[in-house]
Amino acid sequence: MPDATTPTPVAAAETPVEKLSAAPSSAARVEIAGSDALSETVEPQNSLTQKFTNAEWTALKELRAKLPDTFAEAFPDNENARSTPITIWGVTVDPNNPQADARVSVVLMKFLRARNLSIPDTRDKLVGTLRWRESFNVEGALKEDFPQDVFGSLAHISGTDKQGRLVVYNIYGGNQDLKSVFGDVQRFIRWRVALMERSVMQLDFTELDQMIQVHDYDGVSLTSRDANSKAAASEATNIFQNHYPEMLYKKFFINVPTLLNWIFWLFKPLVSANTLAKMTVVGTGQHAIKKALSEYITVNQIPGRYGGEGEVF
Ligand code: HEM
Repeated sequence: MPDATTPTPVAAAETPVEKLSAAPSSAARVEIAGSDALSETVEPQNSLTQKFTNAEWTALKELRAKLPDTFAEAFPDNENARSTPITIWGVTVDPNNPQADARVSVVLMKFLRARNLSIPDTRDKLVGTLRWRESFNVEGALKEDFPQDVFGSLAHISGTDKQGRLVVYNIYGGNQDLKSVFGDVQRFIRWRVALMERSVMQLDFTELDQMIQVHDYDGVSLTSRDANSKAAASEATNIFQNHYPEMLYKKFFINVPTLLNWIFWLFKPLVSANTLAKMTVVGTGQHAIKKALSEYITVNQIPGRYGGEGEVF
């Protein structure tokens, strides 16, 4: 049993992933969007692509060249798959012209980084995600009407962090009717994926390519966790691990009663070490929560309920 008094690694800035996503521009070569030419003298059009290292550029070029094959592998029943563009998170990936849009490089780099730049592993991951998006029917989830009385106050996309990343709050505590929220596990999963997609589509994959997430567990107890909510939490966590690589900059679990700290560790087998290092558990009390959030979010963006001057919800 893990030590419940030391819930999470807090020093996210020291993790390899943080270093990777903030690779110093001096180590990077610059690619001009729309061309394959490399140059170190011309200003890049995209501040994120500027951060790629040489090794990342090499892997990216290899992956791009294999996109037609990868799309064909993902959709073997579609004889035109090799040449059919696919839109993911609002970015259209043309397998035969991926360098036409610099945002495509940022999207592909997320998959590459999640697989340590291994081309075979990245291709497998991409194939898995493309197939999952089709079988889950992500587009359908986005069009679905979810009952407002059940889901209306469960999530808020509110404010930005100090670097302009969006912040998404999930209020799983706070007297939500959890029996209704999780009563139909698959409905919850579709709602949660739709929220994730809406959040990701607010990223521009130019200046912004990651988000902060906050789970508020105000007032939850052991009895709040029934079989349904446990199943929903595991399934959603798996989906995010497998199909939304490198989207998370930081995740807070706030208002966690001390007695429930150990629940954090239940997720360890489901979450990669890199993701785990981005997570911080904060106990109850407005002061502690405001202090933890304000390391990343200015007070005027922190919601009113956490002692900030941001949105009141
Ligand atoms: C009634 C109580 C709880 C409910 C209903 C609940 C619900 C959920 C849900 C639905 C998810 C899926 C991921 C997401 O929505 O972003 C999740 C993930 C998670 N929860 Fe909870 N949870 C509860 C209690 C706790 C507690 C007390 C902790 C302790 C810190 C905790 C830690 C986590 C962790 C570490 C994840 C994985 C997050 C990720 O992969 O992004 N949960 N929970």
